[in-house]
Amino acid sequence: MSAAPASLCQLPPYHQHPRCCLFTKLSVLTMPEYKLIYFNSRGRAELARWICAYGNIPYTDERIPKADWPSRKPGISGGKLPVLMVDGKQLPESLAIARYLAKQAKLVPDDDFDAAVCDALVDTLSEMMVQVYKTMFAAAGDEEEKKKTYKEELYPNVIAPVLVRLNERLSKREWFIVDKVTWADLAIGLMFGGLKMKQPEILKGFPAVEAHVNKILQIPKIKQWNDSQGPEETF
Ligand SMILES: N[C@@H](CCC(=O)N[C@@H](CS)C(=O)NCC(=O)O)C(=O)O
Repeated sequence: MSAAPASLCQLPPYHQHPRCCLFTKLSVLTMPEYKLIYFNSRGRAELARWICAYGNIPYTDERIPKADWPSRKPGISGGKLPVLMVDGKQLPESLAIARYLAKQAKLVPDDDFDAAVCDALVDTLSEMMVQVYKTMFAAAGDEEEKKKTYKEELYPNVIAPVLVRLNERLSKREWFIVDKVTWADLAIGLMFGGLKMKQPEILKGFPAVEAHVNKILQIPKIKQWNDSQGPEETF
């Protein structure tokens, strides 16, 4: 009597299938070689670093010492960092870099509209951070002036309006857009986690954002990355 044909249920799980393993090995071999070039600080490169940490994306994390920058600047596209080298080609602009890596890390939603909502949030957060840096650097040196600017301008006009919208949204859902983490969620954790280190009270009154930031910071690969980081160079 001939043996009954193997049913689909008897096949090994997909990820254990020999052809799937071969596919996984080939896709690692065909992955571009990445080098992220920035200064020795979190700044505009950190979202890309978090995405690589989360997605296990191998890359060289080149940090140019401040003293070497004048001699390196002419060789950098647009003369600004970060730049991502992809098989020797330069990709400038921090958000284009982060979005590109987020696609590799499967941190961009499949649906185009959902993906665009993620872009919109990251743009909003990035614009907010530009204003924060501009205002704080404009008031640099004078600590009293900085405190006044933060309290009277930055917090009420720039930061709080973003927090109000985000808190409303996050109080109704587990993740920012779909039913799993995206690069927009990582951006929330990174930007507000960073601001909270400087202004510990910043998330007071926004419990859903605070819980979200804590959740992102506790993602094992993100926590492991943050714990592994040494001191930054100050500018
Ligand atoms: N829009 C660009 C801005 C890049 C930028 O301003 N980079 C700064 C560091 S955060 C820089 O390279 N400064 C050095 C210089 O301009 O010489 C991006 O988001 O990547």
